[in-house]
Amino acid sequence: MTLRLENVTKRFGDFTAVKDLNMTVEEGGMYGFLGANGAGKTTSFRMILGLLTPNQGTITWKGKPISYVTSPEIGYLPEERGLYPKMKVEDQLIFLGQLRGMKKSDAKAEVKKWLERFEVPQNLHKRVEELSKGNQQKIQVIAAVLHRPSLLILDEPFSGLDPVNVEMLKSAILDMKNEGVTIVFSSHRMDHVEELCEELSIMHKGEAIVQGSLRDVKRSFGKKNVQIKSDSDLSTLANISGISSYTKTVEGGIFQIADESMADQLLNEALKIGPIRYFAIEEPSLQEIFIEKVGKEYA
Ligand SMILES: Nc1ncnc2c1ncn2[C@@H]1O[C@H](COP(=O)(O)OP(=O)(O)OP(=O)(O)O)[C@@H](O)[C@H]1O
Repeated sequence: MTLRLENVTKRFGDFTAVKDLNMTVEEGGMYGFLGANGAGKTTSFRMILGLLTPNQGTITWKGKPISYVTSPEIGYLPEERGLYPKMKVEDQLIFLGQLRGMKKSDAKAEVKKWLERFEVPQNLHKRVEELSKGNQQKIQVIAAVLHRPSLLILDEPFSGLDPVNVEMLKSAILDMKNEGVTIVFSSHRMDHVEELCEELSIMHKGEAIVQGSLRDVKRSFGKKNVQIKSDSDLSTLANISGISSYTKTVEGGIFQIADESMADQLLNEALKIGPIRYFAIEEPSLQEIFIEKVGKEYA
């Protein structure tokens, strides 16, 4: 009972936009797709939704091919937002809910509930063009989730939202996941994927160059960070062999070490310089992994 992609390839003419992609999303799972512009995220989503046909490979949901057009089980937030600017928010959302198989009365009740949840109930009778960009984005998210899909595909759901609204949407996404919805979303922002996803792919030029559970991805990266808080100048520690980077922080420094066994040495050397207030071995961030695997210019 999963979403499964097997050896999926999509070419546009001579150009390969997605190459030999394999992934499995367990039912009720949350899967993150990371990648720079043009990495192949939207193309992958369109294939999952049946809006594009792969040149090779198979895509199944619960063992069968799927199609957004015929299956109301699917919810989709497209990257190119497509609301009718002149139509009133309530009319538009009810209309879109009905297109996804809802009864008018149910759609009306859900619209009210979601506008309250997103703290924009005053927008019910406004035309979409009268709303701010962030509020239009919320309406577009509501259009994707209104009919309670069991598979939800969100292409860049956080784009255009300020930090308060990002948190509001994250909490709504987590609630849907906890209700059993299977969610796949893309983002340029590693911190969003890091916070929300159990499984992820980092796409680069059409290929999944890193894949797996967040924990395994971090563990298999090998390198760890050591954070030291101290009032002394720690910069000379950066010269110890095996330390691949040093970042000075307000309270001390963060050292990237090639393997955990180096931490003892680092601690001893740090204590020789002066007293330390804090010492911790930490997992690398997804941002660091992304930069090393894909390149700084894409982050
Ligand atoms: N219909 C098409 N015809 C030709 N090339 C296409 C088509 N759709 C996408 N591409 C190309 O495929 C590549 C992957 O595009 P895609 O939109 O999947 O990337 P993305 O990871 O979603 O990027 P972004 O974050 O910028 O949306 C890009 O180089 C794009 O130009």
